[in-house]
Amino acid sequence: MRARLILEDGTEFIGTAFGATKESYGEVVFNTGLTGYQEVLSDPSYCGQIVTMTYPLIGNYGINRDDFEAVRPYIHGFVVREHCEAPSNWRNTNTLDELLKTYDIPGIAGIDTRMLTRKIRYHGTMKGMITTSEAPLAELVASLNGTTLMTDQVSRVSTKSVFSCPGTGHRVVLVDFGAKHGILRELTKRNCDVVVVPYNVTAEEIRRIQPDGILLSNGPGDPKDVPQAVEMIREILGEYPLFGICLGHQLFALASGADTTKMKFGHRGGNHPVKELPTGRTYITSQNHSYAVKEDSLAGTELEVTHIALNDGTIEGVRHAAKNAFSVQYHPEAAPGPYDSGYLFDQFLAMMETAKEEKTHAKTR
Ligand SMILES: NC(=O)CC[C@H](N)C(=O)O
Repeated sequence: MRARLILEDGTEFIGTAFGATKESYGEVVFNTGLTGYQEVLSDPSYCGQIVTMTYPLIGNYGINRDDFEAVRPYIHGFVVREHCEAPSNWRNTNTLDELLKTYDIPGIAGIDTRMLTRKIRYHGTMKGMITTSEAPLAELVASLNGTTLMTDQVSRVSTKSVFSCPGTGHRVVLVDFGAKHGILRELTKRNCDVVVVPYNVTAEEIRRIQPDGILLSNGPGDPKDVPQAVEMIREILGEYPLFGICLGHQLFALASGADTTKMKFGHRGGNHPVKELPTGRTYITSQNHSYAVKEDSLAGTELEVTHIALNDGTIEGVRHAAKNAFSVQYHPEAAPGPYDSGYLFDQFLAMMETAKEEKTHAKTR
C-alpha cells in the first residue's frame, strides 16, 4: 500500500506502508547506526518521535528476544530506505513488520533517507506525519501544522510503581525517566541491588530506601518538562553518590543551576567521538539526544565540564566540584553501540564504595 511521509515545511516523500496502517505524527529524527534498529526503536527516549535510519537496509536480521530496551516501543513511526521482509539470523523470532503491527506503529519504506536526513540537518528537526491518506498535500500539511507535539512523554514511559532487581551489592535507586534495559543490565552485572522508582519520586521516598547511590536514567523529551525531578535532585544532591545518564545528566545540570538548550538536530548514532578532558582520551560513544547543557550557563555553578563532543564541541559530561555527582550526555550502557564507556558504571560503583567507607569511618570515630 502507498504511504506518505510529510514534513511541516511541505516536503512529501512517497513510499510503501509496512507495520501498522495508521496515521501518526511526531518529531522526525535520524539515527546513523549501521545496526541496532531493534534497540533504537525500543529505546523509550524516542517516545513521540518518528525515527529514520540512515543505514539503507533495515530488518534484515529480524527481531529477537534479547535486544529490547523496554517492554514495548514508544516511537511514533519508523522510516527506512529498504525494508527486508525475509530476515535471516539465528536469534530471529519475528520480523520488523510483525513487531510494528503488534504495537500499532506505522512504518514507511522506499524513502530517500539521505535526502530526508540532509533536510533535517539543514532545517533542523521537523514535525512530520506518516499517512496512507490520499488527501491533497496542502490539506495534510495544514493538519500537521495544527498539531502540537506531546510534552508528557516521561510520565507515559516511566514505571508506575516501584520494583526491584535484587542483588547482593550496592543498593542503587534507579530513577526511571524512561530507562533503557541496558542500564539495568550494567547495574545487575555489577551485582547491584537495584530499586527502580517512578520519575516523580520524592527525596523523602528515596531516603526511605536507604540507597548507596542514585542513578538518574535517560528519557524522552525536554528536561524542562519534568520540573518535579529537578526539585527532587536539588534537594537530595550531596546526600548520596549520583550518576546521571542523558536526560538524567540534563536534569542534574538543571538542578545544579545550569541551563539546557535544544540542538538543531541532535546526536543519534553509535559512532560519536567524545573527549574526556581530565585524561585527554577519546571514546566512541552511543548517543541519542536533542538537548544539551549550555556551556555559558555553567559559570557560577559548581559544575565542571568533563567531556565534550568532538564533532561540534557541545558538552557531553559534567561533574560536581564539591559533591559526589557526575553525569554524561551519552550512553555508557551502549545498546546499540560501542561498550567503551562501560567504565563509567565502575566509577559510579567506586564512588559508592568510597562514600560507604567514609560513612562507616565517621560512625566509628
Ligand atoms: N536519551 C535521552 O535520555 C535523551 C534526553 C533528552 N530527551 C534529549 O533528547 O536530549
